[in-house]
Amino acid sequence: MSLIAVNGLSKAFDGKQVVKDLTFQLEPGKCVALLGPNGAGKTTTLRLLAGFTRPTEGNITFDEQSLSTDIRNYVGYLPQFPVFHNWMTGMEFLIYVGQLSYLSKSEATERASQLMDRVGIGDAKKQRIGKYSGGMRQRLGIAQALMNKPKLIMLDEPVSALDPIGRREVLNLMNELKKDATILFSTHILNDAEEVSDELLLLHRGELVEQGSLDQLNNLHQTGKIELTFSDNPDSLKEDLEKLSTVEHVDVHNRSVNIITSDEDATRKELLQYVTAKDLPLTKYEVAKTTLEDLFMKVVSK
Ligand SMILES: Nc1ncnc2c1ncn2[C@@H]1O[C@H](COP(=O)(O)OP(=O)(O)OP(=O)(O)O)[C@@H](O)[C@H]1O
Repeated sequence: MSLIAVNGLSKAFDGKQVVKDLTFQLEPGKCVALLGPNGAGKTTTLRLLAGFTRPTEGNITFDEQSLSTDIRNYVGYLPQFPVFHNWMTGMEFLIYVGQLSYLSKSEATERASQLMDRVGIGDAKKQRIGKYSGGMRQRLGIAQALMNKPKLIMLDEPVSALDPIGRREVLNLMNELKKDATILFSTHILNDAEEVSDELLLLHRGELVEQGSLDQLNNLHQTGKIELTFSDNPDSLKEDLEKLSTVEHVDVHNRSVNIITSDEDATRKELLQYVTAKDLPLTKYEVAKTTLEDLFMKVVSK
């Protein structure tokens, strides 16, 4: 049985649809990445699931109950830009959040203390939040989302604003939290999605364009990929390569070129003819496997 079933979910602001007809399910115990470029509709989707905004169409059920019930016992939410009262200590803040979730003062105090230890900021219980680093604030935000022992934790871009150390800390924490609850987190960073998620929901312009495990998506979309390196990047290379009949997608980064092809053999022949005809300084030709980044770029550039 799924923990959440989303059916035909749409949201429009002033007549403009920003989330379009999403249908998906989240199974208990999974960590799912909601992946998409800026403006794809990730935050809006999470806000719909958290009950902060109402859908224009469609419905969401948690444990087979509709969203119209009080869902505070089901979800924990970390917004993309969490706001803290800097003058409060971490403990004070969590106790305050716990009481908002109907915990008694003593229950909230006990839970707050456990959670600060759990997310690795136990030493800062009595420190004012204004003194916390970015990584510590994000850990506190995650602790806040866990106060009501939710079945589902939703984290909106939990690591995007962090430096590499903070990012590593929070990704490690997410890997640990997978044992306790279902996690849905949004990101536009492919490595993060690959590193911690069991499944991916790929969102583009408000639509769910792909969904499945990393292996499923890789197998489903595995196509030929050719990597070329030139000693000098010729003019109009991208435009010329895109004209070759079997080439599906071309990315040029300085002197390296990635080509996605529907027919590796045919593309090789076309490419070598093109390189010879133009007398281009090709220094490397390699056949590679497509990655999640290739799939993402292909979908997003369509
Ligand atoms: N309250 C609102 N009123 C009007 N338009 C909105 C509102 N909230 C979001 N939008 C629009 O909906 C679209 C999707 O925004 P959303 O924040 O959900 O995307 P996102 O994928 O989270 O983007 P980002 O990665 O940049 O945070 C954007 O075009 C945004 O301007």
